[in-house]
Amino acid sequence: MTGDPSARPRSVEEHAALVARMLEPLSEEPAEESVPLDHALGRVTAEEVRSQVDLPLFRNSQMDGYAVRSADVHEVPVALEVTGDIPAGHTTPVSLVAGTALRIMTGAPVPTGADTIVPVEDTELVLGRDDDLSGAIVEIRRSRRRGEYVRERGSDVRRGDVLVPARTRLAPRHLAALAAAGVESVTVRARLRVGILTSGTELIATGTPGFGQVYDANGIALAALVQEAGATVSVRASSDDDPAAFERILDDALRTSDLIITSGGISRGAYEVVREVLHPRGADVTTVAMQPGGPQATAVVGGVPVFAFPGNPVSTQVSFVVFLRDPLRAAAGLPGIPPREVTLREPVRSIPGRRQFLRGVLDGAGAAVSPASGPSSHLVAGMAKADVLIDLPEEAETLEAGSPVTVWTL
Ligand SMILES: Nc1nc2c(c(=O)[nH]1)N[C@H]1C(S)=C(S)[C@@H](COP(=O)(O)OP(=O)(O)OC[C@H]3O[C@@H](n4cnc5c(N)ncnc54)[C@H](O)[C@@H]3O)O[C@H]1N2
Ligand code: MOO
Repeated sequence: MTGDPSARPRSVEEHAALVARMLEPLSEEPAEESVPLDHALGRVTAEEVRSQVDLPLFRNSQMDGYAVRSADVHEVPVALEVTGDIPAGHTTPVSLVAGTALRIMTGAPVPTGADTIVPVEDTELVLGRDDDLSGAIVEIRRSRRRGEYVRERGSDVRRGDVLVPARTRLAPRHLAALAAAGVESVTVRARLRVGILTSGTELIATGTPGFGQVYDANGIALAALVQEAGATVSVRASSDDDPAAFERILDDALRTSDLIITSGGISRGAYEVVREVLHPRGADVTTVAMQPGGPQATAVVGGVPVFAFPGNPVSTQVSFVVFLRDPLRAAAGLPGIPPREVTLREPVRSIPGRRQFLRGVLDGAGAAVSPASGPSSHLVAGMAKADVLIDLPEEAETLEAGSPVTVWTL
């Protein structure tokens, strides 16, 4: 074992730099893959996508109404002969004869010769019926300028223009634009495959807990955090405190993962299964001067980086946010989420010599923060109330209301 837990605690910055260094090789030359749009939500574009078409694809009507020449409706009211009907989906180009009108529906191609649309509300059929336009006459009651309610071809995006930039996390709105342009698949960054292993004989996944048992909260938390950071979960497994059992799930995860995160079993008691298994495999077990998240270990096993987080649910989540979130986002092609400064609404006490990450709720404007719960690392429901982590410096003992503080967005 490198690293001596009784030595001077490592600073948060030192440990963060070590974690980032371990992940650097995974960010170099990121792999790419092509995925159909149906599977592209949340993926990050590897390259910019240029539109192969103009959008709108053709000049079309923005309203249900009548396609006319603006010059013919300059003086209103005016009666015009209705010479035909253009529903959406009409595929044959139509021309408008000067001095007449064509009924048109929203999205239908505007006939050549027409330069404006009069919405149906501003018209009345004075001869003929809606369901029989033969010989119909429409009275136009409101004049419209040239171009009104005409959606020009290419007015949204032109062929060859960028539809979605590189390094964009694809959201529903991007998928809509890609689909509208006829794009069927998109080249995205391959995701890092993260194995998630939780440990503890007390853990149960489902069912009624017996005395001394707890539900596994960290497996789902880490899986969700990993996916939010742009990676994918290769395997999620749990073991009791039997080293052979943990070794089995670890070896399994090593086969399918680019990196592994474990929770629990690394502090100083007996039955510290993660420590027991990783120790002979060269783990660096250390204490970081922070709360929650003090006990930490890292290892590289068979070339795969392993990050061992403490088991308390808040400690696990805080460790991820502080050490792994930004490096994983960088590997995914996503920007980091930098901490920012807000004002403390009420006084807080901190632990001198350790950087403390209190859970905080922001006020409506997001400019001020109050503690959301106590400082202990088992307060998983308190963590659920929080918007941010309040980052209290190592040297702080008390901070007065009104002090500037750094917060990390959750
Ligand atoms: N003598 C000492 N005891 C402890 C120290 C210390 O320095 N000296 N450090 C404390 C701190 S700080 C932390 S944090 C924990 C970390 O311990 P482990 O990483 O070994 O975690 P466990 O003992 O396995 O579990 C701690 C706690 O969390 C619960 N837990 C674990 N995994 C899960 C899970 N997946 N879902 C929900 N809850 C989980 C577990 O039941 C324990 O209550 O050690 C302190 N002790
Ligand atoms: O450092 Mo432990 O992570 O407080 O609770």
